Amino acid sequence: MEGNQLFPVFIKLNELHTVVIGGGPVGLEKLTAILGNSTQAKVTVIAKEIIDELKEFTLAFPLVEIKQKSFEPHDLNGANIVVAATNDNVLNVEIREAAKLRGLLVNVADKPELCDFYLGSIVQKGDLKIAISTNGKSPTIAKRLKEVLNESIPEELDTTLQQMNSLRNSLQGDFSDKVKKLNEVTEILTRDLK
Ligand SMILES: C[C@@]1(CC(=O)O)C2=NC(=C\c3[nH]c(c(CCC(=O)O)c3CC(=O)O)Cc3[nH]c(c(CC(=O)O)c3CCC(=O)O)/C=C3\N/C(=C\2)[C@@H](CCC(=O)O)[C@]3(C)CC(=O)O)/[C@H]1CCC(=O)O
Ligand SMILES: NC(=O)c1ccc[n+]([C@@H]2O[C@H](COP(=O)([O-])OP(=O)(O)OC[C@H]3O[C@@H](n4cnc5c(N)ncnc54)[C@H](O)[C@@H]3O)[C@@H](O)[C@H]2O)c1
Repeated sequence: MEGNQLFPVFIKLNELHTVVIGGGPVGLEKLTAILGNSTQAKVTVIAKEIIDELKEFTLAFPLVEIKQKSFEPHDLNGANIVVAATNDNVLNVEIREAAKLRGLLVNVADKPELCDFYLGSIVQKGDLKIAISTNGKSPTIAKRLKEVLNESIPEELDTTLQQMNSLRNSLQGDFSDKVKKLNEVTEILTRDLK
């Protein structure tokens, strides 16, 4: 496929049901990414064996349910999003097929060819989130870029966001008047670019 075909979106995992299959270090890594962004995410973890670190990590998240069992396709009934992180490549393909049969989007950790979507590297400053992808070319660069942006974006940007939200809610007039005002007061942010 020519070029980068990925379309970034921001998913309300707190309003959806995510099923994670696999309870090893990679399962824990993906679960950490999910809950690090969406502490209210409703997640079911399914795995034959689950490492202690994963069990301990999930203690802080009451909406996470752990089911220690072999994967069966009906485990995806009622799911909205599927993340597979097993050490069995045949099973990973079966999980993908079970997800497709149910019309679900699936991520198979570290297996780009089996993914409908990739996890991104995420910069977080309060309400601001920036998701980075390298089209699968180098997750390490995504992670490094996250570190650079985390350092260079000031913490105060979140204060600015909150103030802008108050202003946005208080503005009177028609839509184009409001847009004009919001653009005027933020013009300073791009002054150095001109
Ligand atoms: C961003 C991040 C999000 C997250 O996972 O939370 C993420 N990987 C992260 C880290 C990371 N992953 C790997 C390393 C080791 C170094 C290396 O191999 O490069 C490191 C670096 C480290 O850990 O330091 C191994 C690896 N990853 C993939 C493959 C397979 C392949 O490339 O073919 C292999 C080789 C496996 C093997 O050799 O067997 C594939 C994928 N990894 C993705 C996401 C998706 C593409 C994202 C994009 O478009 O850039 C994609 C396609 C699918 C997916 O898994 O969603 C997270 C950064 C978290 C942070 O911000 O700190
Ligand atoms: N650990 C790493 O740093 C790393 C890095 C790159 C790629 N990988 C690959 O990612 C995959 C997962 O890695 P890991 O270290 O988490 O592996 P792991 O072996 O520690 O964990 C695999 C998990 O899958 C579960 N599982 C296997 N078959 C199952 C079944 N039928 N039903 C339910 N659960 C089942 C296991 O119980 C276990 O919880 C592996 O393919 C590995 O090669 C791992």
